[in-house]
This record gives sequence, structure tokens and C-alpha cells, in this order.
Amino acid sequence: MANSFLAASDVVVVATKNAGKVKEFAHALSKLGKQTSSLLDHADFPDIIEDGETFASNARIKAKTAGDALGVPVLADDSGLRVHALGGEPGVYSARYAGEGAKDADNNAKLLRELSRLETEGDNQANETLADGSKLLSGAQFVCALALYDPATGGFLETEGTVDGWITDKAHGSGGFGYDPLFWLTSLGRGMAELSTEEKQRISHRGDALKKLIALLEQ
Ligand SMILES: O=c1nc[nH]c2c1ncn2[C@H]1C[C@H](O)[C@@H](COP(=O)(O)OP(=O)(O)OP(=O)(O)O)O1
Ligand SMILES: [Mg+2]
Repeated sequence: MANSFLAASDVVVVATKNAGKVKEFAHALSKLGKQTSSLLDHADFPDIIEDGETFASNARIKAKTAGDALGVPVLADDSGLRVHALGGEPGVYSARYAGEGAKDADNNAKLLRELSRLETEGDNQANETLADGSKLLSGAQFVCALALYDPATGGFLETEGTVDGWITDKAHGSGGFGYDPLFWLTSLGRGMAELSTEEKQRISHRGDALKKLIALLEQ
């Protein structure tokens, strides 16, 4: 389905209701001459139950549910944050870390609460301080699993991308979404929420997974 998918459709349907993701996909896909549509354009589309144990399985669930319902190939993203000092939490539970229906601000507040409860030594280099006085609390990794599903064949194309950084005790920037304000990129000396969509695309877990997917599609 790979080549036919890129050639056949002018619009890529992404099985998400997250406006932040939609903005990033629209930015990336426009470079391929594609328009992006999402479940935000299908307001009555029922919430998809994300009961997989991995990012990859949740991405497959979202893509298949929407693809079978809409009858067109669908791309889905399941993503989240692994915080090393928390043993990889919140992981696949990132969106509902502070409870069902939690807002980004609730999840960020819960993350800072959990980290402040920890003994901050050893691996997480809790004593490291940035120029503005904020502290690096723990190493962390964003993960993005992408699944492209074609209901005509039942086939999937799947990739996974990551980016490493640190959780800071204070927010930096107001761009992006989710945990971006607390995610610090030591390599850039900037926070994820301080990056433009273009810059985030270049370094992020989602940009990484998309790059790999486009490479598969172009094979
Ligand atoms: O680039 C990112 N920058 C910051 N935070 C991020 C990012 N990527 C994922 N995240 C966080 C947000 C949410 O707490 C969880 C995703 O959960 P996830 O279920 O995949 O997405 P969602 O429920 O927001 O929308 P949907 O399922 O409709 O695609 O990880
Ligand atoms: Mg979700």
C-alpha cells in the first residue's frame, strides 16, 4: 500500500482529537503536498478506547477503529512521556496521569508533585541548575508510535520515534502542548515549548517517527 497511499490521497486523515498533534501533522504533511484532516472534523466520532499496553498497540487501535469506520487509510499517533526517575511513568498513561479527562496543566502539576516527592540523587542529577535558576529533576524521553492503516488490505505501516531530555521544575515557553513546557533539551539549551513548530518537528519524537514513516512510504 505504501506507494499507492502517497500517490492516491490528497488528504491524510489522522485519528486524533488532539489539536496540538493536528497542528504538527498539518505542518509536516503540507510539505508533501497533503492536507490534514482529523477526528476534530468528525465531532461526533466516539472516543476510541486506548486499552493497549504499548504505544504501538494503542496507535494500531486508533488507526484501525477510525479507518474501518471511515473507509479510508488512516494515520494514528499514540505518544507519551517516560520519566526515568519515575521508572518510566507516566508512559502510555500520559494523557490520563492526573485522572480521566485530565487537562495538560493537571498532568504537568501531578508530574512535578511526583518528582518533588522523590529523593533527588544519583542518576537524575537533581542538583543541576539552569542559568535561570530552574532545576533539572529527571531525565526523560518522549515517545511517539505511528500506525498507518489501510482498511482495504487490513495492513499496517508502523514506526516509532523518541527524543531525550530533562524535566525541569519550572515551565519554559508557551508553544507546543502537553508536557512540552516542562521538557528541557540540554542539547539545544531550550525548552520544547520554546521551539517553533518547524524546530520541534526537526528534533521531536513525532518528527522522528514521521521521518521514518515517510522513508517507508517512499521505498
Ligand atoms: O509532543 C508532545 N509534547 C508534549 N506532550 C506530548 C507530546 N506528545 C505526546 N504528549 C503527551 C500529551 C498527552 O498527555 C500524551 C499523549 O496521549 P495520547 O493518547 O497519545 O494523545 P491524546 O489523548 O492527547 O490525543 P489522541 O489520543 O486523540 O491522539 O502524551
Ligand atoms: Mg488519547
